[in-house]
Amino acid sequence: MTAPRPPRRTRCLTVGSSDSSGGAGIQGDLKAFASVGAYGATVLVGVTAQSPAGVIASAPVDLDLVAAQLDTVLADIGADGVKVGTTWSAALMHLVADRLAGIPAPLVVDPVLVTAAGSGLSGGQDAVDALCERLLPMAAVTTPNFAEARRLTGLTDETDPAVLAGALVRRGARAVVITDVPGGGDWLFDGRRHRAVPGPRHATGCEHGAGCAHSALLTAFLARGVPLPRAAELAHRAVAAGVANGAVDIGRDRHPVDLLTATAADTATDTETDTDTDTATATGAAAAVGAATATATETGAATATDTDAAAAVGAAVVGGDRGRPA
Ligand SMILES: Nc1ncnc2c1ncn2[C@@H]1O[C@H](COP(=O)(O)OP(=O)(O)OP(=O)(O)O)[C@@H](O)[C@H]1O
Ligand SMILES: Cc1ncc(COP(=O)(O)O)c(N)n1
Repeated sequence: MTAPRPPRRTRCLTVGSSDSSGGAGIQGDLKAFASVGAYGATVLVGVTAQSPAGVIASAPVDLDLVAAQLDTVLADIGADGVKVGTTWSAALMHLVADRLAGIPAPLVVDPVLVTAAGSGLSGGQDAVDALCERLLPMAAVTTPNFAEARRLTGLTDETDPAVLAGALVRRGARAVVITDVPGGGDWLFDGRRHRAVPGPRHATGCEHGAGCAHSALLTAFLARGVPLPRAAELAHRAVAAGVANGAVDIGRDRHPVDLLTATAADTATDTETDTDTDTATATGAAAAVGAATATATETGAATATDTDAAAAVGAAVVGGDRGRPA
């Protein structure tokens, strides 16, 4: 008699760049994947010297080496969800689009043109054009911040996220989440319906890596078959909680988001200070999902927090293979 196979964990691949400070880029993505119990693989397309205060130096990885990483990881490990972060150059966009074409996994494209500290990380207009022409039409969703949405659309003075999201869909995106819109929260347009993803802003200075964490979580949730509106809500809540409970002891003036060390005590404090039970719930959800996956049990662990978000994410974890889109 053969032993039953354990449920396979969700495999997420991030195509992005190294952040020497560890809070954003591929390092941040790996932590975000880990926070919900997903396995993370990486294709490194560039290296940066940076701290939460900004990027000091950067260089892309040779395209042949990028291609070899993609081929090797996809052939052996595979991916249930893929995230593409830092854009760098048109040549890189074309290579990544060619290699990812037709893979049966949702793709999330996070166009990192402007980091949380305001540093530029992309090539010129040809990289933006390649991104729009090649990657956005392949992506289940793209996640620019407000400034990036303006740059991608050329609507540099636009203040209405619905107008920017509509323009991005006309530029080729299938769905858009514009992050951190004026007034707080995100804006989702799935090509048919606009909706706000509301949430309070936290003034902790812990936003370094927030965008990376958000798109990585979105990737993990979509990989597990969570519908986009719910995935966008859960990703925002978890990252907002990671900003509220960020690593204030790391970095001089600006600090990294922290999705991994929020505890029940942290979330209780969060609830008291912000009366934001949703935010607290999201952190509980991430912890519950991690526990559920680590112990390979069914929803029992996830019900530890017994909340709506935990149940939704927990169910997505244990139902990972069953819930994944074809
Ligand atoms: N101060 C804050 N308080 C609460 N939530 C925040 C805060 N700052 C960002 N967020 C949330 O974090 C997520 C990432 O948003 P943000 O716009 O900061 O990403 P970014 O780092 O600028 O993006 P990108 O990776 O595309 O460059 C969003 O869900 C956003 O609403
Ligand atoms: C290598 C790398 N990739 C992406 C970001 C974006 O960071 P944020 O999520 O803070 O916008 C970054 N700062 N560094």
